[in-house]
Amino acid sequence: MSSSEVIRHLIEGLHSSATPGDDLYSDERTRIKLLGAAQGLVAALTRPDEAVASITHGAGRHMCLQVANDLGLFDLIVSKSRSAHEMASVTGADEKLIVRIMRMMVAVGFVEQSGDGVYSATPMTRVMTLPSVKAGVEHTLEGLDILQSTPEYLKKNGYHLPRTMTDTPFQFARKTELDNHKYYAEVRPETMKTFQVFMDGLYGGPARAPWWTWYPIEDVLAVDSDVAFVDVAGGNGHQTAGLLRAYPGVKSRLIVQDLPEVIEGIKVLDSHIERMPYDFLTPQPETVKGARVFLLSNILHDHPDNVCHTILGNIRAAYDSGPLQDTDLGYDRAGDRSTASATRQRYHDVLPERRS
Ligand SMILES: C[S@@+](CC[C@H](N)C(=O)[O-])C[C@H]1O[C@@H](n2cnc3c(N)ncnc32)[C@H](O)[C@@H]1O
Repeated sequence: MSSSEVIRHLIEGLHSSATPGDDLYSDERTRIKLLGAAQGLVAALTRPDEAVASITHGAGRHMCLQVANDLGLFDLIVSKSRSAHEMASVTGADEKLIVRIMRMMVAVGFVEQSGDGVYSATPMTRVMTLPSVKAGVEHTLEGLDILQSTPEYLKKNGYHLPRTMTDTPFQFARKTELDNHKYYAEVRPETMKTFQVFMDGLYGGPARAPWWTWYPIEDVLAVDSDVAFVDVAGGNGHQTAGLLRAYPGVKSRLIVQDLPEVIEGIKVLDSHIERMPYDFLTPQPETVKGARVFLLSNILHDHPDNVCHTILGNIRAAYDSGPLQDTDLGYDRAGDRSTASATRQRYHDVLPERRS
């Protein structure tokens, strides 16, 4: 097929991805199908030089977002449309710098510009004012030196995948022996706080439906037990807080565990939820033994297999007859089967009696 025929075929595919009456944005299945078809069409229409440049210049977009955040430009525009001149006088930045940053923001659709040079808000501008979104932009930019060091790290170690948490591009870049979370907790507590705010909202999500809307947790909570639920490495406890909002009548104990520095940094959490400093590489404390559910949300993907075995092994030694819930299994519903099956395999390796 010629390029033109391929493009025509993709346009037809795009049309047939949506049937009349479909809710094209709110229905997740339809949205993902259309997005895939549209991305295929964009890829076919993109010249090779444009495709490479969009990757190599990507970090520049990220940098502009951070400067816009630091200057509070999204907050300024969300409250009122403004010119670059106005924003320069409010922020003290050079007007030309504001124009350049805003040029990028207009190009990516994060703001709109009218003919008279006035910038106004789009739905993305509003998203950019959310604390978790700002924190996500900042935290991911903070880690760019690790990506930059990765080719050098791999060259030096003969292109082998890391097998431990303490010999990775992170330690190579930051010249530390600590694993990344302990490094942030102990050496850069402010960055750890930003990371936790990021995890509270993950770019303003929901990236996926909250797990308690598709997992039959009410059956578990209905059983009389001392500890109902343990959120292992639960950060600021936003998952447990969401569960409690959905099931406010729960009487049994609900527990959030994380590194001591993270637990101490929790600012707001319902008093029914216990805060427990705990290192998941060590045995689970006696006080959580027999818990009905252990939640691992966004955890196992961070670690090599042997560490996942340790984390899961510590949970296995503590759980009684209750289920072990990893929200990453929810990826099945969003279509990422590879993550789900890799996670399942890890469970099966360490919890063979639960093979289904
Ligand atoms: C990707 S975040 C996930 C947080 C939360 N479960 C969520 O879904 O938002 C990983 C969490 O693991 C915690 N963590 C890392 N190493 C840990 C350890 N050795 N023991 C306990 N928690 C740890 C981090 O502090 C962080 O809160």
